[in-house]
Amino acid sequence: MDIDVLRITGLTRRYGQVIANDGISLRVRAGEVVGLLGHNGAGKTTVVSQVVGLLKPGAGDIRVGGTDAVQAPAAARRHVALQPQAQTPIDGLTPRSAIEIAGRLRGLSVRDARAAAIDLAEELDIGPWLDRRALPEGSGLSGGIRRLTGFAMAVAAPTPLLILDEPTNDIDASRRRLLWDAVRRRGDLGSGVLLVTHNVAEAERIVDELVVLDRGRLVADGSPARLRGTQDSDLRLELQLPPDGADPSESDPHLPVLRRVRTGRRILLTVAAQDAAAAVSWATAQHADDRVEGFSLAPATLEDAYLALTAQPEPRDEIHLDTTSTHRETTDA
Ligand SMILES: Nc1ncnc2c1ncn2[C@@H]1O[C@H](COP(=O)(O)OP(=O)(O)OP(=O)(O)O)[C@@H](O)[C@H]1O
Repeated sequence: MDIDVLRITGLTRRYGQVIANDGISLRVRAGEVVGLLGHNGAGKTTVVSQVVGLLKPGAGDIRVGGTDAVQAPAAARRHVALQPQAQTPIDGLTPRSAIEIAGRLRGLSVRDARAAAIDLAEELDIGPWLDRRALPEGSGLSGGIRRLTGFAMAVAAPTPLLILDEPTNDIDASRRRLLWDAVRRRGDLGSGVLLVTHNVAEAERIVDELVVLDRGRLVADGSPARLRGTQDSDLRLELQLPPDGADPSESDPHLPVLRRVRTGRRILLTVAAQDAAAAVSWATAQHADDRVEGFSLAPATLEDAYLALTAQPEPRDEIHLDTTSTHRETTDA
């Protein structure tokens, strides 16, 4: 399918002196899951708020299923379901009643809304809590069950565009896996999904496209494979430095590094598969000389590329980026 359910062009929004969105363009097609990534404050929620008509853009165009969402936000909203970043308020309700109400508000019959609540409880493994009441101040239901209920409310009835803002917050690892599968399934069933997340490693499994924002600007977009910017066989050599340790790979010409990212005492080096043995013996020597506290070698991931793309020397001066290639040009991510 190649139908745009969301098309954003040149979106710009300021808060006083802060440019929260600076000329952002992106599209979500029917059947596609698009991940929107970026550090805290990158501008993700500002994009979402404008798509659903909670904020007016300073400049730019937003079309939801062909409807101009800036001129006609109420009409555009009929095509969208949103799970907001904040917990959906369900105090006084059970997950079952909250999901049924959401389904009814989206036009389902009583019978279909009831069936949707049962199906979603099974899909997300929240059956044991389905009839437990959410009470004020977070009691009655855990944060994770509330978050899953919020997701179930958003998807109770299918919509052309589904927007999920950090849907996995508070959720334990096993249910997070169920949730990622449920998100992917919504795409496979024909919705376009815009997925805001910090969880690059887990999102990589289910997204078709990624858009990376950094300080209000779009810094990269494309498929996970394209953004990874490395070959499938490339490896990540991760070094753990001692406190105040210098990165020993920076000054060593014998280690062929394709990409280097530093986050605090952690150094992520991308190396080619044919250099695996050399990388391990180099790291073993560094360990023996106490220049590194530990190291590991594993397949390169999208997270390495994402950290490189969004490295922020100021004010997060603990992150340093060096993409110098010593023996092979890397694709620009
Ligand atoms: N209501 C507001 N008033 C002033 N500045 C704001 C407001 N909302 C957001 N900002 C600023 O706009 C920028 C983008 O914020 P936004 O919430 O869109 O980022 P985000 O990528 O969603 O961050 P997070 O991952 O932390 O939710 C930040 O610098 C933020 O401080």
